[in-house]
Order: sequence, then C-alpha cells, then structure tokens
Amino acid sequence: MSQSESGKVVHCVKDHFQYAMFCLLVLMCFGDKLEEEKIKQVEDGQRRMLLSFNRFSMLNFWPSLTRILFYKRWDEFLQIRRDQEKVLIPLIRARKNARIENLSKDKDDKFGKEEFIVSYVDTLLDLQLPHENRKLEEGEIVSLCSEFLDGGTDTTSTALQWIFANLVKYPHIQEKLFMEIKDVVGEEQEVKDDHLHRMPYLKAVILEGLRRHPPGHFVLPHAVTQDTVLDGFVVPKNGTINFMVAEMGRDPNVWEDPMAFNPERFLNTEGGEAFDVTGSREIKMMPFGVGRRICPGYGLAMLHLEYFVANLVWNFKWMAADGDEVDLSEKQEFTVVMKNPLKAQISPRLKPQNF
Ligand code: HEM
Repeated sequence: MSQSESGKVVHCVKDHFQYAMFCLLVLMCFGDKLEEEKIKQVEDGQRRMLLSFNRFSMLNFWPSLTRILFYKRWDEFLQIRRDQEKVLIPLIRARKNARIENLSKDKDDKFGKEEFIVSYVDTLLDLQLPHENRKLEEGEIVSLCSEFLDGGTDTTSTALQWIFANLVKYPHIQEKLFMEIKDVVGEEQEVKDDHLHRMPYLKAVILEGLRRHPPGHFVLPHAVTQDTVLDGFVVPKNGTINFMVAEMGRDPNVWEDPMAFNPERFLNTEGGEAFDVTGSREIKMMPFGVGRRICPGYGLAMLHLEYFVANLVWNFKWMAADGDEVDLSEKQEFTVVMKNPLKAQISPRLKPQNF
C-alpha cells in the first residue's frame, strides 16, 4: 500500500492476488484451513524450487553425468526437495488420519459428523495405478501436490492482474461488467457459482484477457512421435516443438484489431455456440494449450477467474492511481507478468447496511 500525490491510498495488487490464489489452492490440496505460518512454509518450499527451475532443469539432461559434473547443484536440489518433503509429508499423513477418523465415526450420527470435503490429496490417496496395480507412494504424492500448487498459482494470479489492468485502463468496460453483475445478483453481496453461468460479458472479459495477455507465451515443450515436416522443415522423431501462444492470439489474420482490449468480440450475438477455449472445433488461441496435453486445470482456472473478477468488481470500484497510466509492457518471470505491476485505487461500492 502507498499514497498517491493527492493522498489517496494506492494498492499494488500483484502479491495479494498471488497469495490469495496460493491459499485457495493449499485449501483445495490438503482440505484444511492451515495456519498462516504453515502456509508460509509451504510457499517458501515451492518458491525456492521454482526460482531455481531453469538451473535444475539441465540436471535431467544426463543424470549419471551431471551428478558428477554438477554435484553441488545436485546437492542443492536434493536439499530443497528434502525441505519440501519435511513440510508436505506431515500434511499428507494428517489427511490420511483425518479420513480414517471420519470413516470410523458413526455413519448414522448425522449431527456429530462434520461435513467432509474431498481434497486433491484424498483423490491421490485413493488412486490405484492401473498398469502397475499399486497406490501412489508418498514421494509421488509430494511431487503431484507441488505441481498442483505451482501450476495454478502464478498462472491464475497473473491472468487476474492483466484483466484488472484492463478494467482499470478502460473504465467503461468495468462499468458494463458491473451492470451485468447487478442484473444477475440483485441485492446479494456475494456473486455465487450459479450466478456466473448467467454472465456472458464476464466470460468475454476473461477470454479477452487470456487472448491478449496469456500468462504463458509458450506451452510446455512437446516432442514429435515421428519424423514430421512442418512448413518445409523436417523435425526428426523425438525433436522438441513448441507453439507461439501469444502470437496466435494477436494474429491480425485471425483477430480484428488484435492489440485492442475488446471483450465484445467474444459475445455471441447470433445465438450460435459459445467460444471454445479448448480448441476442439478450431484453434484461434490456446492459452491452456489444446489436445491431449491441454492444461488439466483449465476448468478450475476459468472458475477461479470468473469468481474473483465478478466478486472484486461487484464489491469494489477499481481506478487508476492519480496521474498514473496503466502500462501494459510485459516481463518474463515464471509467467509473463506486468513489467510495472498494477497500482490501483480501490473503493468499496456497496455500503454494508444495504445487506
Ligand atoms: C489462467 C490459468 C492457467 C493457465 C493460462 C494455464 C496454462 C497451462 C498451459 C499452457 C499448460 C501446458 C499445456 C501444454 O503443454 O500443451 C499447462 C499445464 C499444466 N497446468 Fe495449467 N494453466 C492455468 C491454471 C492451472 C491450474 C489452476 C492448475 C491446477 C491447479 C494447473 C495445472 C497444470 C498442470 C499440472 C499442467 C501440466 C500438465 C502436463 O504435464 O501435461 N494449471 N497449463
């Protein structure tokens, strides 16, 4: 938080968005509301691993050789992994015990029994690997939880920040969105899941955010399964390929005035089928990838984006800081983020006594 020239409070929202997404994913992963201290420990382990991601990636290249040539880097990697396990394994075991306890409670005792919400770890504990006829080991569960937390935090919080940057830069879009929410939600303070399905403009704003500012400008590396000719070039079997996600969404042959932020382009005025972000009919953009390796979290990500954008616009008015132009320049971090993070004046829209 800081103050603008006129003394108004200005919020730099980047870290708040990131922390909110992380806490939500930790809750979904382990099923319990953890103490802030514990969440910080989980976050610290994830950050340390992510920050060294590029330095550690090369250890995959030829492990028997890199183990000798880069032994210090291996030691560092193994230490971070051990620290991560030290934090995550007790949470996984606690979940195992909680499930046993819940099962042993009298099934007919409806009043004594607390509602047990299935978490990501629960699904992993139940999983039976069909080809190997075994359950997952603890180390494998740690890796999958780690992937879940990393895959969903920076991607969604970055998308959220880009969308709000545009809502601040273009107040008429924010106002139109607010009016749509008002029509659907009426007097309620919270926009709920079932409201979201009746908000086509909200969906259009989010799709436009993902088209214009995809959090990843490339997908994960893929490999061709056989020698393949692409545009006259031969890619040999197992050769790595990737896709220029950002360029696709900004292609002037596909999109009219592609650099403009114009959610209307996603509004289905002729009553045809809604835009398909998974690319199963045609591929005009692919912020989540497409096909067999499409992001497994895309449905969840769309839900989180719709829920957060709708509630944050319904409850607060977002304005540019005095004399501050929202700058849409980009910078590559784990995702492609705002080079100058969004700063906004945020004021409550609805007075509590209205509810
Ligand atoms: C706006 C948010 C998100 C965006 C833009 C996004 C984008 C992507 C992309 C482009 C890929 C690579 C696809 C490919 O290689 O073809 C990917 C993979 C992945 N995503 Fe997401 N993602 C988002 C949110 C999430 C969430 C919420 C989760 C889970 C909680 C998640 C988990 C994963 C995982 C585990 C992979 C790796 C899948 C694999 O190895 O095949 N993502 N995501």
